[in-house]
Amino acid sequence: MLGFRLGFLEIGWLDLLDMGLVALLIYQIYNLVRGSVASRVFIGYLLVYLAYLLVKALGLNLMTTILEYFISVGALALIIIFQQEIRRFLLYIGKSTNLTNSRWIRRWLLRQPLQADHQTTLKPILDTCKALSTEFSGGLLVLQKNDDLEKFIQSGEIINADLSKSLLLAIFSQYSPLHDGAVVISDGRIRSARCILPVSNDDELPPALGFRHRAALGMSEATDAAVIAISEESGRLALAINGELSTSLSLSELENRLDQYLREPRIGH
Ligand SMILES: Nc1ncnc2c1ncn2[C@@H]1O[C@H](COP(=O)(O)OP(=O)(O)OP(=O)(O)O)[C@@H](O)[C@H]1O
Repeated sequence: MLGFRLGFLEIGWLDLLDMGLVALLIYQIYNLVRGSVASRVFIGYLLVYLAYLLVKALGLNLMTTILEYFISVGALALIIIFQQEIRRFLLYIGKSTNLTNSRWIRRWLLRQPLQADHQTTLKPILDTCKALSTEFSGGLLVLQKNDDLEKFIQSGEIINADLSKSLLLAIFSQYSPLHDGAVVISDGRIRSARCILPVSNDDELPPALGFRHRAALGMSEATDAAVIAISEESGRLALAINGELSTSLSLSELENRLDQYLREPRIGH
């Protein structure tokens, strides 16, 4: 199936499709590793591979054999070096294809109720953030969107109570035995407190941000939940969504972002 001829090369439409897909794959891998130390390893590996193709085309047999060995051993080394990125990639795929995340399937096949109106849910949350921020009390709140958070809920103390500002403030009070860790909120209810969240390994996070913020970011990398962190040190509000942490937000910025994010349907919903 001939598309067109480029010098001595015959390029078919399938070749074009193939090249397009490879370019897309490389671009996605680059996006995944961008900014991390792994990105330099990735570029290095790509350059070695290009050198291999070149020496092979030139017919330099000894060099080709050496680079061939290097590349095959390197593939194993890459799996070890890129374990974090591979994990993130697989989590991302799993996250986007998890059938139980579909609102339609949850509602009609699994007979689960749809989430409570998020506007009603947001009010006590934002009031709590305002109070914690003014009092310089630390806080970490996980707001479920679609992903199943049962594993994280079970890591803490189950509460399962109606959402209210006074209950949230009582949990995050420094005298409360439940103030450490995160509170998980879903479907208008406080599901559990003192929850342990996964911690992000992002090297680009400012050193001033400690484990509360790393946990917020880590949770947003692993799930589609929105995570609010209130700094005990500065009273500042931060929001982590889909692996992005926005810091020093005003209350209205926090409200707008949460409102927009929780309202927007996921692709395929
Ligand atoms: N993996 C985690 N899961 C849940 N909560 C965590 C986790 N790691 C830390 N925290 C919470 O963060 C608190 C420690 O915050 P730390 O001072 O290290 O963070 P920070 O980002 O500097 O925030 P702050 O500005 O409030 O000091 C812990 O007391 C705990 O409540």
